[in-house]
Amino acid sequence: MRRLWPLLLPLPLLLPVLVESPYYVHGLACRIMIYTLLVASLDLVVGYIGDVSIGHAGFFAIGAYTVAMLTATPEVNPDSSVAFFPQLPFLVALAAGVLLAALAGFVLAFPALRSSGPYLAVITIAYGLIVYTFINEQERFTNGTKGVTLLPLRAFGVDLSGNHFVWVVYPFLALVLYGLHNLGRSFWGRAFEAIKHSSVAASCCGISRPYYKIWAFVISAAVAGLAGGLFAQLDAYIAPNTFSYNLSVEFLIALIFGGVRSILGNLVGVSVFVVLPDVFSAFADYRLMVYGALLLVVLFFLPAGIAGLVRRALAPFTRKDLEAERAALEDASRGLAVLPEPPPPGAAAAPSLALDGVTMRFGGLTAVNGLSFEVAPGKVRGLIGPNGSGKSTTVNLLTGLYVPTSGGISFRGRALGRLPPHERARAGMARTFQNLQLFGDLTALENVLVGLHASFHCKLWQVALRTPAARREERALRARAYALLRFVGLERSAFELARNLPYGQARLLEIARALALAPRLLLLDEPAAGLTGGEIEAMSALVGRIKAAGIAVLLIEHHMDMVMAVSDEVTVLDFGKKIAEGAPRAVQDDPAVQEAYLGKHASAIGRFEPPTDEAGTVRA
Ligand SMILES: Nc1ncnc2c1ncn2[C@@H]1O[C@H](COP(=O)(O)OP(=O)(O)OP(=O)(O)O)[C@@H](O)[C@H]1O
Repeated sequence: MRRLWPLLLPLPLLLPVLVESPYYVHGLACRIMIYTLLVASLDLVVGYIGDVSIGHAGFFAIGAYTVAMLTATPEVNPDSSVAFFPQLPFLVALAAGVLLAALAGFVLAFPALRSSGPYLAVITIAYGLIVYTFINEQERFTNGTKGVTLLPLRAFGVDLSGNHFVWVVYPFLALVLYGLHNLGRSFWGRAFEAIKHSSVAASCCGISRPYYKIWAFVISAAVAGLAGGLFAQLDAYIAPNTFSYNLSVEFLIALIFGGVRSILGNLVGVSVFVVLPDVFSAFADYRLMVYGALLLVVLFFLPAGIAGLVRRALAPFTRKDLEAERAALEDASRGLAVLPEPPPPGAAAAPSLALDGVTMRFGGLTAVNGLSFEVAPGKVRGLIGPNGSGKSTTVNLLTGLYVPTSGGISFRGRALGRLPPHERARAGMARTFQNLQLFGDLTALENVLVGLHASFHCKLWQVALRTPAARREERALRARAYALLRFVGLERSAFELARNLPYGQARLLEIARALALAPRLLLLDEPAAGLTGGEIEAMSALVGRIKAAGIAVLLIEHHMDMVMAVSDEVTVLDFGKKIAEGAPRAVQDDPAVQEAYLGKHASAIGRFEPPTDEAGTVRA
């Protein structure tokens, strides 16, 4: 199929030659192409980033009106505001439309950073209504309800309007879809997906949520503006009623119907929704009702839309490709070092992490109270304590998810202050989560690639055009991700979706993803929770190998056998306060620790052996 692409790709350009008339066919083809651009732009926000936009008709209108006002002449628009604008060549006006729409996308991205779900949906509706009202009412800028008539497009003496307009639209469509497709399958697409699934986990993998959200809105709005600019020239006339709220809804329906994150889905969704009104022209007034019913039926039987159905049908054919990729990754990853070289014996070991009197209050509750400790490179510090003693809060403080009420944290000699989580991750602080936070719709390999995000350096344009440098980088880092999977013993599951992995493997995958950051400090939040006895032993051995590479490890764990086996030192918390610290055995014998775990009369009972269940997990 891949070899057929170069032959199939130019075919639409032959349309004006093969089908001379009627214009209906050409108009329909161009409309499908333009709307596909618009739905693909919406897909970036809805399918990739996971936000809802019911205002994309606004970006579409900005592109359309910019082109219309900057190319139309007063001769064909007598007594209109067109006379106040400069008349520019089509491509210049189109570029202006794209830029203005991108600017609007940039502005709309800010509320999207602060809200989501129904709130954001309402904001986008309001935005669409504002643009619609503006073009309808502001005659001075848009000619109002009269609409704008454009001149037929000509270039180098060639007529590019009517049946030939496909020559203008199609190259834009092919180029933009190619770029979006590449973006979606690159580290950009994985960053979008990670943010959609868990913005906390994404930021702890070094991904800046604001950066990628803003870019998603800007790119999406720019593409919608491009579609609008082309649309203005399609029939050489535009009027406000085209850009109503209904249009935004129809595009959203077309996107969901076709299936998100798929160009084929975009194309199918649009084709059905462009062709349907003509088929059911007698029921024009019931259009939205028919769409809604169709959508319900499709989503009931095909939750991933038409694209999901096609993907399922093609799955047996892609299996061979996966085996070929696995073999290539095996070869490329052989001998790749995944952990840093251990420091030479006797090397000075300044602490990787130091907490100095850290306190965290939630209202009246002091979750962490004046906590101080250090973790040295190549050492494991166990952090234990009964439920609610402040262990996870400490990890959240370290990774920047919480800002301490008082006290200071320094990492590799640098005071962290208010450094955001993604920058801490990039500086070499990696973590796993008590409640697993894998990116379920990505494969195990892709999850590790998200961890490698900071190692990707190619620019946006290189990724979109899939330049040789971008391909080389992706290949090299895929091999590294595979090597990391092999390090934790998960290479056979490289192409499994993370959500399908058994619990034990999912915990290992989180560690592989964290190691992808090449961390100097690894924070393990209950890595043995839910594991079987054998799995816990394997996990302990893995922590030992990580420590041997000179990585500092902070281990929060309820499973005491593991803590005692792998820790060099243990810190014990109770009600947020440090109550004991030292070598594992000494801590185990400390009466204060026994009292915290077993109650006031523990010392009288004898040696501290916290109560455990059959798997050896401490019951608090
Ligand atoms: N975001 C928050 N807002 C308010 N209170 C919080 C918040 N996060 C934690 N707490 C409270 O802080 C205290 C410490 O919680 P934390 O989750 O850190 O304990 P833990 O030692 O990790 O417990 P566990 O072993 O059950 O995970 C608890 O009383 C908890 O309810």
